[in-house]
Amino acid sequence: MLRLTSVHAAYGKSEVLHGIDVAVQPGQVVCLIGRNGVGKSSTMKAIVQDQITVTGGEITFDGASLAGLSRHEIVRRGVGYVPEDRRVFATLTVLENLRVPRKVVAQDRRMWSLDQVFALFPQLHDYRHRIAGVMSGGEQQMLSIARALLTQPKLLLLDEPHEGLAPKVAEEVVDAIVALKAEGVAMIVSEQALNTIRRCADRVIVVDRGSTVWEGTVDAFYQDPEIARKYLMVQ
Ligand SMILES: Nc1ncnc2c1ncn2[C@@H]1O[C@H](COP(=O)(O)OP(=O)(O)OP(=O)(O)O)[C@@H](O)[C@H]1O
Repeated sequence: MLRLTSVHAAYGKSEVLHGIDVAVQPGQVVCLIGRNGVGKSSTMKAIVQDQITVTGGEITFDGASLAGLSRHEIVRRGVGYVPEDRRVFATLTVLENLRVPRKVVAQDRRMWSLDQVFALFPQLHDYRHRIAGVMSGGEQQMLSIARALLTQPKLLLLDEPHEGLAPKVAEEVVDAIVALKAEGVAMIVSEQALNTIRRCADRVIVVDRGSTVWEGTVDAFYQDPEIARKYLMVQ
């Protein structure tokens, strides 16, 4: 459904992606891994055309190029994005945040209602009248994922979803990812934690210095511990 072929991308004149290849099939969870600063967030930003400019290669979604499309159009086509910094509207309540996404009417995907999103994140229902800015990092992360689901994505991009969260809360976020996978939501998850990869990934893509350097199944990834040793900070 999504394919990046030899993607190059730059912030201004500074090229940070020099050959990214990614393929995601419907219902698949792909973990994008690599050390800090190798280009995982930039890859997600390149897909949704956020801050970074794609300077080479090709990005296609459902067979059509995403080149030159607005962020809104990319979301409308079915790519949901949960950035690393979450970007909840701090002064709005949970409910108001969840009413922000524009209505999408589409027959080609699973549609999410507010009630279904609350069923996935019961805590958000309990806190629905709370101001988002005072919630914990984990709650804001769940709100950010919930809001992205209400854009009715076929594919969800989650950038370091448990960055900076306490281990117990991080585990709850991983539980939500596993639940979404069970619902058939395709995802790209930028990830450092091997435990998360084990729990939810179908395929693993390793990025190093702005390029895809390895791609394969989770089983193949675990059969070759040298990959994690070489490209992650794992002893
Ligand atoms: N807005 C920006 N402007 C200029 N350079 C940037 C910007 N954001 C990231 N970079 C640079 O792009 C490169 C890739 O960063 P990126 O954030 O994509 O890496 P990452 O793999 O997601 O790492 P991290 O886990 O630290 O977020 C780094 O050299 C970083 O300094």
